Amino acid sequence: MADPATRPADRPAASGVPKIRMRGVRKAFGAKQVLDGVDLDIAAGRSMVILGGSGSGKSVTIKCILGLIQPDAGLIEVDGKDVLHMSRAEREALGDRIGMLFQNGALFDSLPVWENVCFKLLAQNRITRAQARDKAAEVLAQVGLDGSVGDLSPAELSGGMQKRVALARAIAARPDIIFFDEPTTGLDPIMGAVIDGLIVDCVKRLGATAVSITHDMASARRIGDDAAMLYRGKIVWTGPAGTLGHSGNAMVDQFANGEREGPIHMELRR
Ligand SMILES: Nc1ncnc2c1ncn2[C@@H]1O[C@H](COP(=O)(O)OP(=O)(O)OP(=O)(O)O)[C@@H](O)[C@H]1O
Repeated sequence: MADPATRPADRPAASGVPKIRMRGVRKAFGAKQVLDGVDLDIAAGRSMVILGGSGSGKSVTIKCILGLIQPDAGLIEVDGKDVLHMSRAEREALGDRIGMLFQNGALFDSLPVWENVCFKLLAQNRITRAQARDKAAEVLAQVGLDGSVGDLSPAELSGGMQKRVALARAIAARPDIIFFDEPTTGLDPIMGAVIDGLIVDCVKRLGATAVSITHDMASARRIGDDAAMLYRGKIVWTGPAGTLGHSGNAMVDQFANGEREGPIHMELRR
């Protein structure tokens, strides 16, 4: 059961053109067909969690949307625009609207926290260094950290604090799409719940569309409005994240409940 304090029950319902639309997306590496016709709609202002076993292609899916991997075939649209055939300038403009929280935080140890938080804004000369210090303090406060943390090195922070800083960096440029790759990996369950709560708050405050990958089902239920399951290169189920474990889809429920027996196990045994 999701924590009512963090459950995004008041997120807008799906309507109109999807924020992200994938149709027939295929990607192979050598003989390995990782994505085999991915169809997925992610509605504007909603939070979508993508589930799937290790190596099922969740990261590849996200990298295709981000433009880091070029699919072999298929269509990917953001706000109805074909992102696979954009000019470089259009692609960069789209990148400016996207935030990303990487699996291991991916903070730069050589830079103090405040520079990490405002890295993108500084790199694009959208802000002066003096402004960046104030901006970092403002964004750090949104993730529950004191402004003085800005002067520390990431190496001086605990794992939970690093995740908060990584979240601050993901939201600093006020993106309208944010990707979260395993946001609670490596955290204790309470800190995981705290980070999930911050993610929900930050995404809601920005009115952003969120796309997350997680293996943590409690986290998936807390941060997701919707969930999709990737299996054998295709999206085999989409539905409310709150129904994970009792969705009525045998594969999804087996996965969400971590059961050894079920359709996924039987296929792996073949
Ligand atoms: N650049 C690449 N070159 C070759 N193979 C790749 C590349 N990127 C991903 N793959 C392969 O694609 C498959 C899917 O990888 P991906 O990282 O998307 O899995 P995942 O579902 O995110 O897994 P996990 O949950 O373990 O992180 C794997 O077999 C992986 O080895």
